[in-house]
Amino acid sequence: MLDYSLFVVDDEEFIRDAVVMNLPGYRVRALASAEEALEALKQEVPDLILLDIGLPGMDGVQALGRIKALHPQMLFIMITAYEDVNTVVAAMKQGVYDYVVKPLHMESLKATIDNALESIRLRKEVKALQERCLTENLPCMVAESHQIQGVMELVKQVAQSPDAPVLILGETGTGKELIAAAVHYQSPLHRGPLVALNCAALPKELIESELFGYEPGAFSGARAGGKKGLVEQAAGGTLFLDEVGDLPPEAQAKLLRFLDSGQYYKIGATRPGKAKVRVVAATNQDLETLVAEGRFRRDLYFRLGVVKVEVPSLNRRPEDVLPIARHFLGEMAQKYGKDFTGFTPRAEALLASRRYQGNVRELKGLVERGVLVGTGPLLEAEAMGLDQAAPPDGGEAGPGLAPLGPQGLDLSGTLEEVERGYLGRALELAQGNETKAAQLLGMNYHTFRYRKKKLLDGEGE
Ligand SMILES: Nc1ncnc2c1ncn2[C@@H]1O[C@H](COP(=O)(O)OP(=O)(O)OP(=O)(O)O)[C@@H](O)[C@H]1O
Repeated sequence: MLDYSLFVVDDEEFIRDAVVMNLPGYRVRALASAEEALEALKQEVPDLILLDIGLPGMDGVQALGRIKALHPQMLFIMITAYEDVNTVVAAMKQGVYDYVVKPLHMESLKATIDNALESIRLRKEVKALQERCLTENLPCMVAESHQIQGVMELVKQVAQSPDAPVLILGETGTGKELIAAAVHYQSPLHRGPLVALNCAALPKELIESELFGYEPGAFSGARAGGKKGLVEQAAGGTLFLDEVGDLPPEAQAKLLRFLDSGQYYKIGATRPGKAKVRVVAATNQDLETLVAEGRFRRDLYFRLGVVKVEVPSLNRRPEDVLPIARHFLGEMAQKYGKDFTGFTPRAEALLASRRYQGNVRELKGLVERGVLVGTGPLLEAEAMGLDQAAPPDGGEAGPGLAPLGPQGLDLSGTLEEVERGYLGRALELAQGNETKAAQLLGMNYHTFRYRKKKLLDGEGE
């Protein structure tokens, strides 16, 4: 339970008393002047300050500047007499949260305070979560929806049996890597290493030596001292194999042997090595299709999938969208040193009603862009590009023929735009299954992934 403290700074005693009496749920400190408030701030920093503008001595606007200089994140609600409205405008420009006009109407003051405290609550929640992640070494997995809570519950249970492999299935960007980290950190092996390999990112010929290592002189070009493989590096911990569907056949056979016996052969070795490693694998491909097509060993599929964790797409758990967006807002604001307290209501409505082909990764990209481009304290839809980018509704596949006038045309940019539309549409039709999406477009899976990474995920060449 989060608790809040606030200062009310007003020279009129009955206003101070009214605020104290009407806000029983909060710790309220009543102060009669700006000077007293500055003194009190040396002992205690509240969440919110209600600050009268017409104070004797140092006035409210001067005090606002002084306090902001010391505590830039502080939220203020200014209290003003009606005729002070011009001064209020000046104060609003200094970034105060809101203002109320005397005589005070307690109901509307309470509503204003509640709104301000809501943004503080979110800030505190994110901070508490981030601190927990740091101290407990937990991956920051925001899990509001019952679907992800169910996934995390399963993860907690299976993490306890470090001999059981875990297979994580889900569309790209749903958080499979985070879940793999959660399996590791909640397991008895959490003090051991967590070693990851993206099987799609390495040329097939290199995967075996990367995973199992090689002996000195195993092949021409081998390092003189040989090489330790990832299996050996992960001993006593967890090996995470991302995009496991891309594992070439020889590596599949060796992995199966390792899972069955705990033994492996380095390339060029005559005697086996031994390592105790928990294997967690993930894929966004349909492994059953790969098995049916003879591209993935059935026995390995069964062995890896002793425990299957299915991560639903973000579109299937809309309750997660805003909590995850707020989590990223806190993270990005800290990363870029910017002061954001939340989203505008319109930005929240647009975020919540949008569909996410790229799942959480796409949402993260939107918020990051917003934080970079926008100015605080509330992040607007425009800064995230939500106005120009019409939400993908699954209908249009891209622009029609762009006009070619005497000024010419950026043909490659236009073609990329069309391709981007088709890639997105195919992914949507295939419900995020990249193997199926590639088939729909008559593309080879690897070409599809390469083009998707470049055009949809913006990951460059
Ligand atoms: N529930 C969540 N809470 C917070 N961050 C999340 C959550 N889910 C995903 N993310 C973040 O979204 C990004 C994409 O997640 P991740 O890399 O785990 O996806 P993935 O399913 O492994 O994707 P791919 O299949 O493309 O490898 C990461 O930055 C991750 O930290």
